[in-house]
Amino acid sequence: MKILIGSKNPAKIDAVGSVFNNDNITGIEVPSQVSAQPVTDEETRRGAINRAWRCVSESTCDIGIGLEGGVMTLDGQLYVTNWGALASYDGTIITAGGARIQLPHNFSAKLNQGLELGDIMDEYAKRQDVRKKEGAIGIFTNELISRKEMFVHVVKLLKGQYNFSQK
Ligand SMILES: O=c1[nH]c(=O)c2ncn([C@@H]3O[C@H](COP(=O)(O)OP(=O)(O)OP(=O)(O)O)[C@@H](O)[C@H]3O)c2[nH]1
Repeated sequence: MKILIGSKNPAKIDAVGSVFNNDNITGIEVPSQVSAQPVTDEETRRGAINRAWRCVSESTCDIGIGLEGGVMTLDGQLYVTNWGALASYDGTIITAGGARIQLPHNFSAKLNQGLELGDIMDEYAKRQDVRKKEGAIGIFTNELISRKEMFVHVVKLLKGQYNFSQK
């Protein structure tokens, strides 16, 4: 199958590649049509869906995959959240949510100032491009789980549901 991923972020491309390991995979930049920093589950999920549809509508691929990261708040606690969407040329759309882990309370003020989580993470971890490597989930799990591994789980949930829908 020809699969387009709506991102050039290596953490996302490598995650799709390790699940769809017999397929032709390409990453392209597409607009998520949501904020650069989604701040709810609804917005993050919508960004993933928009990316997946854009991949399918812009090319002759069989499947488009959108993976989106964001933040959300529950009972005053800030979390990093993740969503994935798989769109097929036949009109099928499949979604799945990924892990959420809590973020430090002082991140909310930085986000309110307009900073993106990726920039906050680089400053916090004193590293570069955390978003493309271990991710917030890697930093705050002491690198027990990387952003790629977290997205692998999301992509497996998408692939499994897609296979089920094709039976
Ligand atoms: O260091 C991080 N670790 C994470 O676990 C994480 N999850 C989300 N974000 C940030 O939230 C914004 C939208 O996320 P996002 O997925 O739309 O953009 P991205 O820049 O990571 O990829 P892409 O837009 O190139 O595909 C961006 O500022 C991301 O940096 C994270 N940053």
